Amino acid sequence: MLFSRSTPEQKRQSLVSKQLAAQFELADKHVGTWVTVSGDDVLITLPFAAATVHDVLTAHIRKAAHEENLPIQNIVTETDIQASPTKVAKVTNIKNIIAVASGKGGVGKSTTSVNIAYALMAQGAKVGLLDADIYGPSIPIMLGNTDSTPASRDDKTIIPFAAHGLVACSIGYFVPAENATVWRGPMASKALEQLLRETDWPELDYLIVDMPPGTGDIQLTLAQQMPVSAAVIVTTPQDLAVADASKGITMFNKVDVPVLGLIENMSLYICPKCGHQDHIFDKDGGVELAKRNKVPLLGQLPLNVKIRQHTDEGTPLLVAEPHDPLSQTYMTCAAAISKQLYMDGLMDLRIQNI
Ligand SMILES: Nc1ncnc2c1ncn2[C@@H]1O[C@H](COP(=O)(O)OP(=O)(O)OP(=O)(O)O)[C@@H](O)[C@H]1O
Repeated sequence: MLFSRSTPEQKRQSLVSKQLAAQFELADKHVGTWVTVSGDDVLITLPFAAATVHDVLTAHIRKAAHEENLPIQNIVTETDIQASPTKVAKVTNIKNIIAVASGKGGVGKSTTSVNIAYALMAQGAKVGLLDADIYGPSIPIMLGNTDSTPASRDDKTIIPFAAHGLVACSIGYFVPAENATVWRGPMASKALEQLLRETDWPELDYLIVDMPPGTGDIQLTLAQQMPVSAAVIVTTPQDLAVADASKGITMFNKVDVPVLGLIENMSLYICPKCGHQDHIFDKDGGVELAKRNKVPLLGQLPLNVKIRQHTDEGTPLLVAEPHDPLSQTYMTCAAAISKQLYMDGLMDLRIQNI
């Protein structure tokens, strides 16, 4: 019988893998490939955006290494997000398109798209934002970019505008709002297809697409024609919104776009003066919908004046007050989206290998 003894490098590999598995609630075998040990230095390459836990992770690894008397010098954590496969041809430079949709209008889809885009950036991803809401393109206002006009270097491609470090483009620059309301599916999707493919996007891990509200033919055509990796549904807890959000899930299922999960917006109002809590738009509607459809609840955001104020001023909450607890809620939500997209990819691989 052969006795093999682990080398110190193998021990470090195993120790770091264990900490990663515990941190991200995954099996050791899934995280092993993320770790590269060279002498007593460790490089961790995470396949999803989770910058907020890098320091915690490093501290856990150092503590475990100390307990096992296994010296580790440098611990470097990087983010390397992979492109998930799509049926439709990818857009140059864009690894993953995430559609943010809602059945009902006015539930906070654009506000959520904007804040999630910044939160994903803060979590270490390269992010862009496309305002595809032909009925009410509000992204330029929310990003404080109403005065900018689209420019081109070569008369063929559009230079996206940059807002607080985020690159973005909006259908609002090309479609007068009064015309959009009479557009049919093919017209809207043709304009958006053009905008998507003819914008000179830099290299992006995620392009967040703020979809038009509803589940009609425009939304269906968009979901089918864009190389969407996955969708996130925003709803308020109210019955009406939940019923429409449910239609949104059905729509994405119909066109084989995975639904990463639900975000419940305006879940709760907390009075800043007395702390009294009120469920203005009802309670737990999104939680129940997520359970019924067996999709994750990615986050719950309260109804809070700061969220409205900052987007109205063109400096979204994540930009204006990145350390506010509300911003942290968006950060947790963004990390859940990034991890869920990676997990969906793992599931796909497993299914293909059966
Ligand atoms: N969590 C929140 N707390 C306070 N105000 C919010 C919150 N989320 C969104 N709002 C506000 O609600 C209004 C509607 O939000 P938003 O425009 O994002 O909704 P929408 O679903 O994109 O609308 P539409 O259907 O017109 O596209 C805005 O004034 C926004 O500032």
